[in-house]
Amino acid sequence: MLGHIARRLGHQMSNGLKGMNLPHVLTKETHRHLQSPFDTICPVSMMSLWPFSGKPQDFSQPNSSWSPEMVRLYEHYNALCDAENENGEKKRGPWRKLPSYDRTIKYATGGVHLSKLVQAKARLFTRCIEEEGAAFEYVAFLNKVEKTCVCVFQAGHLLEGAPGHLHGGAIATMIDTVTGTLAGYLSGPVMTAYLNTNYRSPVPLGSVLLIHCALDRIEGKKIFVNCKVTSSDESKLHTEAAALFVSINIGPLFGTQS
Ligand SMILES: CCCCCCCCCC(=O)SCCNC(=O)CCNC(=O)[C@H](O)C(C)(C)COP(=O)(O)OP(=O)(O)OC[C@H]1O[C@@H](n2cnc3c(N)ncnc32)[C@H](O)[C@@H]1OP(=O)(O)O
Repeated sequence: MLGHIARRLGHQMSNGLKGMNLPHVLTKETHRHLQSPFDTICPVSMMSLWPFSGKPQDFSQPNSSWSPEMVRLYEHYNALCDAENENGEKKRGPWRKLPSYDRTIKYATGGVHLSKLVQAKARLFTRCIEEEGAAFEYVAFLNKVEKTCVCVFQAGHLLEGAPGHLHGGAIATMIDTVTGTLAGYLSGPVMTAYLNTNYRSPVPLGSVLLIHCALDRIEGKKIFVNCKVTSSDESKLHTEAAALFVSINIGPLFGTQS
């Protein structure tokens, strides 16, 4: 049954989601929940498909490991998600909090390369360490009007590189994740073609950082995104990056098309 759903999703995704009858594979609740960040640019909602009957855990909710600064910034951006109209009524603002799951598409097979065991155990890299606060604690917000994304990131103690400081690979991972999320939101399924990273100043372990990403331009299949990583008060620049994402046919991720 699951294989059937995977094959069907893979086939339909590779042909685009237009006309796809999702209710067969998504419960109403899950569908509503997952659609929310993307509902104005519909085809991109394929990035959030979760063909499960249960509601997945959103790992970008506050937990007890979050520092007061992390919580403050979360609340700041969360407040921007609501706006008031001229009558003082609440309406949606330009910002959306993006949910974050430990697997984007549960039944992606990785084509012929992924064994059933790996397939079952696969997890999103940034959500694979279960201890709260030990590694990547983050929450991302998307501004659909400005085509920007900001992520509040708290770097845990398992991410050490130089003694007492955050590993450059962990920084690049977060930049890839946030720029990729923005590119995916704007263009549907993408893969990173390049990620040019310039480390300007070291990040003390445990810091809370802001990762600001913005769309540069889209040229056909190519989505160019720039990124700055700063201290939480934005006074210090830690890292700059430029990334290219290329739109992909998602079929091979399901093993349905080469
Ligand atoms: C919700 C959770 C969200 C989490 C987000 C996480 C994001 C993480 C994303 C990743 O980390 S993906 C993993 C790392 N990336 C890879 O493994 C990608 C490996 N490379 C590939 O699969 C292909 O090379 C790639 C898809 C990037 C491009 O192959 P294609 O065959 O689709 O592209 P093609 O060769 O047709 O080129 C399309 C355009 O892109 C250009 N291009 C491709 N690769 C390039 C490159 N590396 N540098 C510069 N330009 C490049 C290419 O020149 C061309 O430009 P033009 O259209 O102007 O002719």
